[in-house]
Amino acid sequence: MRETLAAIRPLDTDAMAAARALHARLTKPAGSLGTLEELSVRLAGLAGTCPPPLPGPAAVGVFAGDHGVHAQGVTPWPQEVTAQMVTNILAGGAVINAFARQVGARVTVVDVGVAGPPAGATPGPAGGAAAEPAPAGPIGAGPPGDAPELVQARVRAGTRDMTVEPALTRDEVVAAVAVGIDTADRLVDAGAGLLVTGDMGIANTTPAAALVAAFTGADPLDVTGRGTGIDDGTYERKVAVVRAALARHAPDPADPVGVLAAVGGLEHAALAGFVLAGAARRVPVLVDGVIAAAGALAAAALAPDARGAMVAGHRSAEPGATVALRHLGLTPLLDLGMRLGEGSGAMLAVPVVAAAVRVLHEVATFDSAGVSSK
Ligand SMILES: Cc1cc2ncn([C@H]3O[C@H](COP(=O)(O)O)[C@@H](O)[C@H]3O)c2cc1C
Ligand SMILES: O=C(O)c1cccnc1
Repeated sequence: MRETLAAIRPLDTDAMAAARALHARLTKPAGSLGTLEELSVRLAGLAGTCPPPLPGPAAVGVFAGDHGVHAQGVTPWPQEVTAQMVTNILAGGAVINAFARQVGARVTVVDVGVAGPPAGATPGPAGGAAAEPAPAGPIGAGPPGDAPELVQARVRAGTRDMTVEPALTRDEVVAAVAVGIDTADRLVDAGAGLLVTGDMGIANTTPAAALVAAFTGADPLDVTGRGTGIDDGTYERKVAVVRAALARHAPDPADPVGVLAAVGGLEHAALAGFVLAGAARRVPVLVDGVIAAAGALAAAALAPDARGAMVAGHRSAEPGATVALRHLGLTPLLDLGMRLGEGSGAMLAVPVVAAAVRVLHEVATFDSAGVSSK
């Protein structure tokens, strides 16, 4: 983690200025590509060159973990759905698989903290290809569209209940962050040019809300959402649980590892590492919904310059996502009313990111095309 943090540098302002100047010469009215223009400028700054390279294939890291706070009744779903969905993703049957196939992205599932028997060991409910997890080890360099891979990197079989005690020890947080770093590094080494943040963990919108509140100072009521869909009674209980955990631990936002230990989850910590490694490797990272945004807040607290690598894929319907993205200064690319997680909203933004870069490569200038400028 120390090495990764030390490698994170600010965006290259010369490359950004060059991208702005190039945009002004392209055959389109200035500003007509809206958010895509600033996005392409930031990607030039991240790459340190204009135009930045067209992003290579995308790869999603789906970090899976369970949560002790599940015992507080914050979600209607049984905890074993986490492991069952890991199996489903490995079999290619989850929404993230469909979306990854749509954009030609690789899917890697990382068991960083699932409860129960090793993830992927049980037969899956999904139709289609049988779940044949790749053995742990280097992530393969095959073409995108290969079968999803499983990385066994369980730090602990679920967190402790944050309303009773800290969810994690500091060592467990650091180990989970390292899992995220390692995953991103291996995906980039295997050719990924765009990283996508994914999660699977029943009850994980509760620690996500607590993390967003802790890092932004927002009131729990303003950052707690209905997750998978909960009734009014469960929602009230969920807000009270977030409030109680924050009151018990009084996490200090200046101590991001301490915040993650008090009220975080193993997948949130791993996602922070995933984002940090993307920033260190200067590869853009598409941030998904509230779980990924909570991890991104932790990453930004550890290394403010990591924000340069973050691209908000979409605006999740979870209110905490909007609060987190505002705090990070990120504008979501899509707003489709989605509230799933898995990396699904971010995955849909992959072609948008690629298109933003393609403009800088392929659109003619007023001079070259003989188009009169005003
Ligand atoms: C079948 C199923 C598939 C999912 N895929 C993502 N999530 C999402 O919902 C969960 C968080 O919501 P909550 O905090 O309300 O439990 C996480 O697993 C998240 O990835 C799913 C949830 C379910 C039930
Ligand atoms: O914002 C998300 O990623 C999200 C929302 C609801 C449930 N699971 C994830």
